[in-house]
Amino acid sequence: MYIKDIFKEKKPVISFEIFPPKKESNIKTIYKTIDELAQLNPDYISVTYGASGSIKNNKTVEISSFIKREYKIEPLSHLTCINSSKKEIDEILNQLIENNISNVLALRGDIPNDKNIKKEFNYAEDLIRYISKKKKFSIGAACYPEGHIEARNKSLDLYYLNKKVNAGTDFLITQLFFDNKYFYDFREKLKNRNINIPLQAGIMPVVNKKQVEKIVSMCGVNIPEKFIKIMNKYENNKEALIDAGVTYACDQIIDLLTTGVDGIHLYVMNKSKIAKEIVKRITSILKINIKMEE
Ligand SMILES: NC(=O)C1=CN([C@@H]2O[C@H](COP(=O)(O)OP(=O)(O)OC[C@H]3O[C@@H](n4cnc5c(N)ncnc54)[C@H](O)[C@@H]3O)[C@@H](O)[C@H]2O)C=CC1
Ligand SMILES: Nc1nc(=O)c2c([nH]1)NC[C@@H]1CN(c3ccc(C(=O)N[C@@H](CCC(=O)O)C(=O)O)cc3)CN21
Repeated sequence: MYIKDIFKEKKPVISFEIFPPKKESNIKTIYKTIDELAQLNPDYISVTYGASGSIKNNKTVEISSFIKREYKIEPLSHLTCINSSKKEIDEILNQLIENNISNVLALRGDIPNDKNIKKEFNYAEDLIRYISKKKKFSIGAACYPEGHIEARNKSLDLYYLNKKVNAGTDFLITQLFFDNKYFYDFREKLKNRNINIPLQAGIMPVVNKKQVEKIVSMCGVNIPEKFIKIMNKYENNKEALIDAGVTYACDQIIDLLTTGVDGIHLYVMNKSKIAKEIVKRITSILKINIKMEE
């Protein structure tokens, strides 16, 4: 099923993001993770592409195919283009078609450390236009409530987002954010530009201090003072940090649901226990939202 059609059927759409393990030996653990996530009945599960931009040993198609075959849950396969040739992209798209996978998150991808890029696709927009022509996929794209880390300013970023949407994007997933005010401002701006495709809010439950540093360097998003204080106070207490991270994410989600968000995409990054804890805490709230749409 196309994810764009899931958005027509229900609100909020709930999804999880996972990544293929870096080591071949860890492949079994991802199957266990998927089994645990499947019990939570997500509308789809997204699978990131390669380890830090590498297309070698890529397990995205294999894992996506497993999710569809074994659990009948829609996979959303990420695909990045900055480091790929048209030939390589065609190869992956063909593999996706052969495996009955019809949803792709089309990304430019992080610039690899060695800056050894192929220049056949420079931006996500190029990839989206290319995939769209094939008429086989529902296409998702990333967007940035706080502006993309490389963008000169927010309005230029929005201008490029508009182009990306016009190139054939069916739905948007936001970069993670820790302050809902950025999301609400952004949603208003999209409305003013007549961008009306579904907008799913990306939420990441942060449960350790190292992750915070990683996220700031990778995404450049703002971490509220309140959250930094919690991390500092409980940095040596694993359980307390999990409690705090889950509570913080739930608080954000409840607020988003209250304002009628199209969906919540949880960047759980293979931490199925955390996903379970979040769903457990807000089960009744998620149900109310589904019923209202019936
Ligand atoms: N779930 C995931 O895996 C996610 C990954 N990302 C990462 O975010 C990064 C960016 O990916 P995308 O959003 O797909 O890239 P993009 O190509 O849409 O945008 C990248 C940058 O280029 C600018 N830009 C876009 N189109 C342009 C054009 N035609 N001419 C000039 N500048 C243009 C944008 O303003 C932005 O600063 C990647 O590092 C990606 O891997 C972001 C969100 C989610
Ligand atoms: N610029 C950018 N690149 C991305 O790949 C990306 C985003 N933004 N935003 C949305 C998601 C979030 N992503 C994330 C977020 C956190 C970790 C992380 O904490 N990684 C840890 C632990 C990994 C593990 O458990 O093995 C690390 O140390 O790499 C990884 C990917 C990937 N996505």
